[in-house]
Amino acid sequence: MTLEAIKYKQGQLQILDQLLLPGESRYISIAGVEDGWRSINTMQVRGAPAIAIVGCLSLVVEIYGKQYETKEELHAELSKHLQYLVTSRPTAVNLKLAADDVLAQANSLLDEKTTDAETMKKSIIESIEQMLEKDIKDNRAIGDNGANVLLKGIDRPLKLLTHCNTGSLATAGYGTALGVIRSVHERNLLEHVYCTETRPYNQGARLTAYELVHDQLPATLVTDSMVAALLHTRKIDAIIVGADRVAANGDTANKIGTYQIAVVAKHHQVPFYVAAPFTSIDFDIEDGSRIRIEERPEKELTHLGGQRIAAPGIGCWNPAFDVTPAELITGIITESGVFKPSELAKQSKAK
Ligand SMILES: CSC[C@@H](O)[C@@H](O)C(=O)COP(=O)(O)O
Repeated sequence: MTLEAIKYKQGQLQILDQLLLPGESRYISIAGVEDGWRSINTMQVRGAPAIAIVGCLSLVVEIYGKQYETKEELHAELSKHLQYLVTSRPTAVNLKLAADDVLAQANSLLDEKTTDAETMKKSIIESIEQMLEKDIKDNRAIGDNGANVLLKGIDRPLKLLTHCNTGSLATAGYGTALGVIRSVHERNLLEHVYCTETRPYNQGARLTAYELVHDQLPATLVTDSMVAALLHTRKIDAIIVGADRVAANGDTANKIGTYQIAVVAKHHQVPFYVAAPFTSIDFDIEDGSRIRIEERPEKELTHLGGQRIAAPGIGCWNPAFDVTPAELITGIITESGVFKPSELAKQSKAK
């Protein structure tokens, strides 16, 4: 059985409620953009590529059964819904870039004399539906490219470390950083993978651990505070994480804690890779200082499973992401190849 976070067929969308995992596997229906926005904002679905896909598919659900008299009417509705959807979570760039693409397509269809409203609607729906397949294809390519670079010149199984959840639950399937780990395992060259708990939201303990157990990969869970000790004592070959937004210079926003892992990796001379599709790269921003970091409710820190664990009265700071400077990143593994951060900007022109 493959793990499927997003189920879509002909205008019907269901997502696996990730707030309930690993205790319960329950799918919920997304009836339109309101549901799409809420499921992203409350993190029933999370992970940069999955957020983009669910956001856009919720737009498909919204317009699927409706009839539009004019292309202008459809265009106005698309534009209103897209503007709303991109406010659901600010840091990951994938939904914003996907919304820009949908709007660009709508703009050009609006200008085409021969296209009517129904044909315009069908074209938009078809393009969005293709996102699911494309994401899986990109993840497979990232997996292959990543396995090739990690295994270059090494003829023994690898010990790897990852952070947060970047697998089937965070994407349309297979995963980015976890896709690389899956790909190494498929080549029978994974000795062991360590995943961090990923406080405070525990995507590692709840979701990555769930995927690793599901796929029967040799794996061990560690707390975030164990990373330095792990690198010091267990000879980790490489660290691979995902990305929510990569700036043109390679600075990378990813789950909080990524930056400190990169610092520790440098101290221990362990290669530190980011695995991300081009849909996570924001060539419009020069560096990471311009990335808006989402701050989430205090309750994610003070409570666990509805139970208060922090002393009442204490103040909290809860940024959901941090930015790892490009100089700490060995390479960025994409569907088109592996690039040094300094080589990334050139790829913008190649795309
Ligand atoms: C392929 S997922 C890449 C990133 O989105 C992932 O590493 C991450 O930081 C997810 O954060 P989340 O807050 O769970 O949406």
